[in-house]
Amino acid sequence: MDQLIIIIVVAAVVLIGGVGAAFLLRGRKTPPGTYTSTRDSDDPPLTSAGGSVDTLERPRSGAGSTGTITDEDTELVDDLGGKVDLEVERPAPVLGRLARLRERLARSNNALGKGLLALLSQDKIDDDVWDEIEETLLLADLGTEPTLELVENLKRRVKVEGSRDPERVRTLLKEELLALVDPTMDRSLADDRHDNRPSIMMVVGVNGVGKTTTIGKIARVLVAEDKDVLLGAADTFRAAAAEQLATWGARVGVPTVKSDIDGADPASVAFEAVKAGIEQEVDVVIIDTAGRLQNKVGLMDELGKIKRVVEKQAEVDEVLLVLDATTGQNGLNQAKVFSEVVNVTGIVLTKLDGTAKGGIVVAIQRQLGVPVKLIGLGEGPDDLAPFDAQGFVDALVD
Ligand SMILES: Nc1nc2c(ncn2[C@@H]2O[C@H](COP(=O)(O)OP(=O)(O)OP(=O)(O)O)[C@@H](O)[C@H]2O)c(=O)[nH]1
Repeated sequence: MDQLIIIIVVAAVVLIGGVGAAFLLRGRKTPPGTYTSTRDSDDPPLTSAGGSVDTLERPRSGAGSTGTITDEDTELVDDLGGKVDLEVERPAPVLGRLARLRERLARSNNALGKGLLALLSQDKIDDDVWDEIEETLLLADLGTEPTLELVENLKRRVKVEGSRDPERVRTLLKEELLALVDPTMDRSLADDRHDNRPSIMMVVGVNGVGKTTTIGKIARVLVAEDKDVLLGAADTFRAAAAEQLATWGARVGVPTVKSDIDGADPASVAFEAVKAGIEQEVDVVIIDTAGRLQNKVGLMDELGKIKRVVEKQAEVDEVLLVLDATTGQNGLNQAKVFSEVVNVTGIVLTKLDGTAKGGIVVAIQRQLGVPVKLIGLGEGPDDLAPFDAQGFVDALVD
């Protein structure tokens, strides 16, 4: 009899152990095959989040790993489970940001303005000098058409005025640059709550341009303006992205809706985030999306789907395309294709602190008719500034 009991107990332990192991493995499953195969070989590897990030995951509840999720499978993370000691920070005020960050913009882009001024202040501006001016502008990624326009206008005005006074030349140059950057564009963010629902923002772009970082920075800007914000981690491709986003949020007391299934359907996560935002009556929901190359048709379709699914509940008020300023003219291609798929309403130009190619602002706005609304000027949490045409030109030329 004793032997029988021992056999039954051993069998039960083996059975429970086996089911448990299978369950754990299932919970760690990477995305469905078709999803990964459409990615690029240089995409970041799909790793399960390590370190403190794991503290965000709640135990799996036995939901399927098909990639389609329900609200059961998403979680609202509004702190880091107490396992990471984070104090809620008070973000820097937005007012005067560009002034604070102007130094950085000037450091990398000032050469453009200084170069142009030096050329324009010469005693004799002959064709060679104009050619050099043209070249300088093209090197700053201003684009051919705006460059020719600026040079033509300057040529005319310098000739008419006949003045070589450096102050006057500086004024002329600033006026012409400002006209190109277009101070009349509406650069305000759609961050006001509607009567019965939050404002919805989606953030899109290719890999590694700074989407997640930018959302973290925007959340801080909104918190500094006393707005209630909720983040949606619809970048379900890069395993650490959701945790990265939740950490940004937690630092300023902003909750994040994320899935605990690796490679979950991003549209479902976005849907759940918007649903939670409506229920919790927040002011703004910001949805992060996975980086995707604009020439990957399947991934661009996926992006369109995310937007359509979200719009079953609420219209998307703002689609921000994040572009890395250091990639120059390639950003133009990206902007064109993303715009066709999700109707981009604003550009965030990141990494302007690391490039002298500020002219890309003009090129992008010209080609898309979409304003640059924000610029990233560093990796720090408050290194994001609203774009201001006058401030931008001043930083280039003064
Ligand atoms: N210098 C500088 N670095 C930046 C800026 N914005 C973002 N970064 C850095 O760019 C890198 C990529 O940022 P992420 O936010 O992870 O980029 P992502 O677009 O979300 O990446 P994927 O999800 O892989 O597509 C990080 O090291 C950021 O700190 C900026 O304005 N200036």
